[in-house]
Amino acid sequence: QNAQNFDSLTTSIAGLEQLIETEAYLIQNLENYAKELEEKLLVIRSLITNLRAENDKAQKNTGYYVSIPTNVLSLVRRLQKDWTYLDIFMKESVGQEQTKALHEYWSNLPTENDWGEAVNAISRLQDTYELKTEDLIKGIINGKQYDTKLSALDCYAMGFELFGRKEYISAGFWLYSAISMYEENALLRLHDLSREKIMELYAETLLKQSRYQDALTMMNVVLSLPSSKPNSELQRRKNAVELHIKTNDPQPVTHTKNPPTGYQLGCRGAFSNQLSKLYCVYNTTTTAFLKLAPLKMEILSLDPYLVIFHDVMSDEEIATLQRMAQPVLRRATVYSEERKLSEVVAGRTSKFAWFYDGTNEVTARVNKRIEDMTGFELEGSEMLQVMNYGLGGHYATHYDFFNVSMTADIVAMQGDRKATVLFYMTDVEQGGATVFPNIKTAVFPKKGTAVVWYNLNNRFEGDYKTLHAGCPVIVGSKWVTNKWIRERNQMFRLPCYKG
Ligand SMILES: O=C(O)CCC(=O)C(=O)O
Ligand SMILES: [Fe+2]
Repeated sequence: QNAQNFDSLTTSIAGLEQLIETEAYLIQNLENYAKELEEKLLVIRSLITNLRAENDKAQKNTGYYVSIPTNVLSLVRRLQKDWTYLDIFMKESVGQEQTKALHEYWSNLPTENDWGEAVNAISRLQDTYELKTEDLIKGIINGKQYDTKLSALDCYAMGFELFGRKEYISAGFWLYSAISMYEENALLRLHDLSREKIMELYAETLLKQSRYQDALTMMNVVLSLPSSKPNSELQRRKNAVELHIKTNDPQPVTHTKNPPTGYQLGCRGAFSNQLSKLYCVYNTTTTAFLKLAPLKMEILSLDPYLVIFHDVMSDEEIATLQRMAQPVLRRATVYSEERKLSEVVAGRTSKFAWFYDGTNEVTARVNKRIEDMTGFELEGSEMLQVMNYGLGGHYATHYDFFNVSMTADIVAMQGDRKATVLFYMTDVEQGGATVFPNIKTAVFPKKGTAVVWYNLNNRFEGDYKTLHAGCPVIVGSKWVTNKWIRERNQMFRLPCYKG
């Protein structure tokens, strides 16, 4: 399995605009196909008109018609020659050029895997923020109305996918909505998707939830619909369920919902009021430069040390970093100590690009600013990492430190990750907070702001209070830049602690 080369469309918002262009092209291509079909149809229609006019005339008085020599000549010509050409014309295929163009575009289209990730993302958003299916369908996203809605086909596709994943309760919600929204249209016909078919699948999700009586009701509805075709398979299934109910008297299973985790609460904004805002200060002391240009700093926590800096990345710097990253973004990975490599994981759905400190004037300037903010030496630290989150993009709870033996390859050279600096490059309309569940703290993205925290305690060990996550983005495109500062070169910058 080639997980490393696996790239994905939906794990960054940047780049998705391309799909809209692709779709526009495909629609134009289909329009060209329709035009060709129409042209052919017009020829056939006009032939029919002409042929029928002559034939009608003949039928009025057949005997007389065939007694006239020129009529006969024409009749023989028509039947002997015209229909041969019609045969050729009818067989001539229409739209080969367009099908070829479509196939050429196939490699740009989302894959089955992209679809799966999109479904993951929506499920993740629903779980994290308790978004009801019925609301999403109506365009109500986390309590806010948007100019968007889902179709019966969207709902069916969600339900079908979730059914395949054995997530029967969620699948049921989507399928139920698909049924109630069902209205025949060309697209459903293309998919050969009838209302009965959706109802049957819905009945199956009910069975999987041991809701036998409800399933039975649904099956009866399907069987009694006037449009229903005889369905012996469903009848057989129904009989089996009736027998099961009669012999086992099954009781409905109640599902208790898990209470929200601290992380989920943080993502939903439950921590924001209790932000332990210790104090706000103008930092003029970390480096000499700050005497001239103090930094606006907000201290959120002392243990672990966690602070916010306001206005530490300019719009122009942000635009430059985005411009640099956009063409080289690739699916973000996470380092695995076990396998000694960085790998794509489901818990981190974003794309990133790394830049050397000296890439250009902007990266140099940002690094200089990080030094002013933190007082740390950046020589020997990791490169700047520019990141864009995707559909429902998140970074599940994790620690930034490696906390492995000092001899491990990853820390042997430069030490563990002493501190993390995370710049927010965009405002995010909804979602996307950075949450520290163990200290009940959440930071919501604000363009130009940075959050800094220490991952290691004074004994240079990983501090488990720094557990954190990037919450799923609900609405918006979340861009961040981070810097992981390694500990080795800080020996002259940090005080020495005993013990
Ligand atoms: O994007 C976020 O809010 C968190 C990012 C993060 O934890 C990381 O990059 O290590
Ligand atoms: Fe992190």
